[in-house]
Amino acid sequence: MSKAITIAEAQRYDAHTIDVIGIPALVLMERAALATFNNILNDDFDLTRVVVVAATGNNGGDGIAVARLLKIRGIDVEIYLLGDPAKATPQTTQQLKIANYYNIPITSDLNHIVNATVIVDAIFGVGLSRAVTGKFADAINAINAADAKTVAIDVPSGINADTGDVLGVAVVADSTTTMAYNKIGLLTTVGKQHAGTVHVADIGIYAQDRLEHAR
Ligand SMILES: NC(=O)C1=CN([C@@H]2O[C@H](COP(=O)(O)OP(=O)(O)OC[C@H]3O[C@@H](n4cnc5c(N)ncnc54)[C@H](O)[C@@H]3O)[C@@H](O)[C@H]2O)[C@@H](O)CC1
Ligand SMILES: [K+]
Repeated sequence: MSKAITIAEAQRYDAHTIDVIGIPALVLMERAALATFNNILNDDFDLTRVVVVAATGNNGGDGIAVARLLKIRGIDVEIYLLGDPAKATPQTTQQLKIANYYNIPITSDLNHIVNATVIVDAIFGVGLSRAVTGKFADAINAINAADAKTVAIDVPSGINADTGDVLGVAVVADSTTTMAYNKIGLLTTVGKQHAGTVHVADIGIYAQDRLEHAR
């Protein structure tokens, strides 16, 4: 799967897989989380203290599911939640419910980010649509100032996945697990600088032409 795609293609392939083929969004989210979780374990990071920084879109949902997988593995993990949980997507709301079942601590203390050994960036993925400001920018600056290794989910938050441009401020990640196909913005110089090692995760989402072939 060497091809790289645009934001619009990613969103179109997601929607086709969910709405036409019928794989539920939560199943795709679980596969995205499993792929990220396995990459975190394989990347051999110091997992003494993991903080997942999540917003309330589906990128955040991926991260909250990663937090649960780490918790079940016995790893000290907590979630730094950005935004109003009441405004979360249905999938992310479900992931928060599951995370609560496993008693995963939720914090809003920026110092927890500073003291982490690994930070998972689950703030924005392909849904980033404007410059990052306010508490989102504060969190990204804290992530970049921390000594921790940083793992980005799908797209380093703040990077435009089409152009590689930094929209205000962006996470500088050591590795990125991006779903289905690489993103054209992560092939640019600035995109590469922010993504670190890019792992492309096969989560069951394919381009139309491949779908025709598979049928
Ligand atoms: N659609 C699906 O079924 C799947 C999506 N996946 C994940 O979902 C992500 C896309 O999720 P979403 O479309 O919910 O969007 P994101 O989670 O990328 O972004 C969250 C929300 O933030 C808001 N936002 C955008 N720019 C902002 C800014 N500068 N400041 C503050 N808020 C801002 C937007 O309302 C956006 O919906 C992908 O990147 C991937 O991580 C994966 O779970 C795979 C399956
Ligand atoms: K992200």
